[in-house]
Amino acid sequence: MTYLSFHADKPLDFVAIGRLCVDLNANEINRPMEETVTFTKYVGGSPANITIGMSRLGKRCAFVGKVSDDQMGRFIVQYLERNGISTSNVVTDRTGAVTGLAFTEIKSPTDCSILMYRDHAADLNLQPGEVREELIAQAKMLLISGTALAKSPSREAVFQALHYAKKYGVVIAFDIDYRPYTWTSAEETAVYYNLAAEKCDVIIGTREEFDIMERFEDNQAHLDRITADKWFDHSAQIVIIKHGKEGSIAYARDGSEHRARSFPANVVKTFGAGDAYAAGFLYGMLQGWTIGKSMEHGSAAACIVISSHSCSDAMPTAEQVQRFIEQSKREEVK
Ligand SMILES: Nc1ncnc2c1ncn2[C@@H]1O[C@H](COP(=O)(O)OP(=O)(O)OP(=O)(O)O)[C@@H](O)[C@H]1O
Ligand SMILES: O=C(O)C[C@@H](O)[C@H](O)C(=O)CO
Repeated sequence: MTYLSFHADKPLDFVAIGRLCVDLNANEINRPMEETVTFTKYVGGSPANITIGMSRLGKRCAFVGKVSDDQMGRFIVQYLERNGISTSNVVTDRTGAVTGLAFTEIKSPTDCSILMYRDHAADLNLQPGEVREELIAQAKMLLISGTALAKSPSREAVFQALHYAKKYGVVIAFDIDYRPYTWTSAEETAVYYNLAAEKCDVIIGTREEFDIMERFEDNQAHLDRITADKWFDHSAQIVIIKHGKEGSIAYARDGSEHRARSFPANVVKTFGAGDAYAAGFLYGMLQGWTIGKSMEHGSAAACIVISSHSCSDAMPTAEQVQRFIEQSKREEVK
């Protein structure tokens, strides 16, 4: 069964729009930030991580975004280019905006948090006029990510990209990527998330993230089917609801349901699970795999990333994911 139809003749597999930032992950793990002295610097931001993941998996990728006019901005651009990602639509900010910094505190494998420095962040300054129509037109898939909807003008830039994607038959994926620190109110969040999600073919989020969109009060798995059906009334072909270690469930427009277990992980930090999952899953869709096989690939990629120190730099290749799945299956039968 084919759920998504990609234009085979397009030269780019994947383009993402949104946040480019820097993660500073604590080197001294299992202790609070107050006692952390050294950090390792990585490129960060959910759509950046997903694009890096997709490129590692072997897809031709480009990014649409904005970086600060300083060493941090140049670090991001150089890293993307070293990873084979086209930065022809990564614009340099000229207003003195800075790169968003995410300091990751790893108190224990299950107790991680992020301390954000995001005032006057360059990524939120992307203007709709800076989104290049010809770039979006060349892509098989566009990924949008929720944080870019939090403020103007980046919000309008995302809607501009959505408009171009619709115009050229580009499959649209939406990773809800809810980061509360960027938004001013729950109502505002729900309004813009809903407006964007209506236009998307694939919607991926955690139960909590869908609750924010739908303004549900509780976090109950029985709502998953109701959520999916709501989006099938719009453009969605596939809706995926992630439940952390409990795995994930995908609903498809034909009424089918697909479940994926998580793999047993040696967790260093939980951040990056969702990004690796999205890269792995969407890669499978681009390969023409079944939903189940794509979910398994995403879950394995997530397990590899949460067992590592970074979100972006730890993104695995397709061979690594395959080897990991085979090894896990061998261990399971032992
Ligand atoms: N503790 C864990 N052990 C093994 N796999 C996990 C664990 N947590 C998450 N995963 C895997 O990653 C996938 C996505 O994780 P999750 O549902 O936590 O998304 P998320 O909240 O978007 O992640 P993030 O922490 O990056 O924001 C899950 O479906 C699962 O396969
Ligand atoms: O911006 C954040 O909230 C953190 C990111 O920089 C981090 O790389 C991430 O998005 C992990 O999902």
